[in-house]
Amino acid sequence: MTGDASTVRNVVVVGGGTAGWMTASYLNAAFGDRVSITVVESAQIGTIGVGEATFSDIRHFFDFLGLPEREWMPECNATYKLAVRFQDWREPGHHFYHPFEQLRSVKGFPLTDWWLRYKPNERFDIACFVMAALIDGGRSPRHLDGRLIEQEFVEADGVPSTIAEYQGAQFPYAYHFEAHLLAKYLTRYSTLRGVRHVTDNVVDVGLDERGWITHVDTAEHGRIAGDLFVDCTGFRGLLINKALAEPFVSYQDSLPNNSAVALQVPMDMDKDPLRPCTTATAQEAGWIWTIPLLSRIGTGYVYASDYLEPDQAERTLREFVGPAGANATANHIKMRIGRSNRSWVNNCVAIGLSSGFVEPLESTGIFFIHYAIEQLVKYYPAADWNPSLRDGYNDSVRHVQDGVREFLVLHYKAAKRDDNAYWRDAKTRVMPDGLAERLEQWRSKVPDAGSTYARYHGLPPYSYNCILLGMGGIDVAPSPALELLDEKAALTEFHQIRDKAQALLRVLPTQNEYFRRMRNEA
Ligand SMILES: Cc1cc2nc3c(=O)[nH]c(=O)nc-3n(C[C@H](O)[C@H](O)[C@H](O)COP(=O)(O)OP(=O)(O)OC[C@H]3O[C@@H](n4cnc5c(N)ncnc54)[C@H](O)[C@@H]3O)c2cc1C
Ligand SMILES: N[C@H](Cc1c[nH]c2cc(Cl)ccc12)C(=O)O
Repeated sequence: MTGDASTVRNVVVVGGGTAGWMTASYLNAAFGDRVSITVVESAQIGTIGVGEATFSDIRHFFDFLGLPEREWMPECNATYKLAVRFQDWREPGHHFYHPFEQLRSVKGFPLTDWWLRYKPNERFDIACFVMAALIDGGRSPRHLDGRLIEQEFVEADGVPSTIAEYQGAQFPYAYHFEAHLLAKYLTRYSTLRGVRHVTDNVVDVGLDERGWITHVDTAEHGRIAGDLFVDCTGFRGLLINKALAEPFVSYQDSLPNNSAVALQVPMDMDKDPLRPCTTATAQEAGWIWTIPLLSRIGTGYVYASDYLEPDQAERTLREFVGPAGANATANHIKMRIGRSNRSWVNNCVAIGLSSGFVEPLESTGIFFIHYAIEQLVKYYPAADWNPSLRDGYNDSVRHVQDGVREFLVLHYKAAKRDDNAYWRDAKTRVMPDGLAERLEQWRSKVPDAGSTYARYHGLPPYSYNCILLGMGGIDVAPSPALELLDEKAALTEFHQIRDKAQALLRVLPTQNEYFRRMRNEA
């Protein structure tokens, strides 16, 4: 160890799920041996065991750790995710994509606005994005030689960045991976670099007279003292909510889904096509996720227990999956929806499910973790524990969670489906502050930076455009100005998108072909 005693040197991470190991590995990569890190994880209390789809921003995490795709992807059975496919949210048989592709604009108006005016294709996503056709065609975003799809994006080789710093073009894909394999991989990564790993149960949390954590007591390894304690204990919130009694702010008034049942379904990548997207299929009381991995399909029914019993949810999921899942064991999960009022209290920072969780729609859990870790480094305290750093951290983390909540509520409000009480109630349920007003604005002007949740929350305005136009339950009118503008450039843009998609379909391999090559080269 080097340096003086004016900074916080001794970090104890409690919990060894995705959050615990992402935190330990990132802090280690950031601070090296200037900060000593211990991870305490229980062998008895399992991890949540789901969490397989990501934001594209996650590449900054792997870059920061110096991990290229060819190293970590095969270890985690990872595949590419080019979009979320929303199936049956408007009506049975309908689908649309929310892709990783920047929305073009023409004469200062987003292409979605022009689509509303001219409807050059029945589906806005096919007309406005190259990706839609590529996903329908099962394509990889990379050529067999590893070159990235011909997008505006230029890969910056070996320059680690952070989510917040990155100002470049939209990266064209995210990943699906087995979360428990990633946690294992990061355990090896971290321990090889000096992170101490204690497998034990934390049975008590020691507080001083001010309510600051002095140590945790373990069942078999005694007392572990630290300066900063990171609570990665999942929905339990062992440090933040239990020991420090920080209140939990529920989002259930606007997001009723609070349960899930998951199955791991075997698949054979030599036979079954790997769809390069996460699919969210609307159901009677929620939706089912389908996530193709190299090893299996991850699937689960996310539902509201006020509307559906767990055994019925499991039956529906099994019917949906068919015979391939007959031998799979169901994992029933209760979800705590909302956030800890403050994620940083005294010398404890909650990261992961202990900090907050909306629901799995749009795969924001791992993004929350990644963002929180980057913020922790940015606001890392000195020995004086300046409260401004804590407050800055809490403010940015809270807004990411509240902003994402608003984005998810939009999905249910905007879904045309209203065939039962669950979907009808979604239209009348209380909305987070400000959303009702924004929805009104969006009826006459598609969402832009000035009319979406004002603080950084990870989602760009084009994502709101996709959900609003794709879900089909809210009428949106084109900007009146488009009547007065020459439409030629917009129509040319639509043609170019179609031509580019056709050209790419001719040369890009399928995901199966791409990963077979990666597997054979490993
Ligand atoms: C149904 C569902 C689907 C999801 N899908 C996605 C997705 O597709 N994409 C996405 O980004 N996110 C998803 N998430 C969220 C994602 O799973 C989590 O954000 C992620 O796994 C992080 O979990 P965690 O590490 O905070 O908690 P956990 O995985 O629950 O880990 C908690 C850890 O704390 C330890 N622990 C608890 N108590 C003690 C104790 N007393 N002593 C010692 N150790 C203790 C446990 O042993 C464990 O290691 C999903 C979540 C759910 C519920
Ligand atoms: N930070 C962004 C968020 C984002 C942009 N486009 C999409 C599409 C989907 Cl399906 C999820 C998130 C986002 C990023 O991850 O690139």
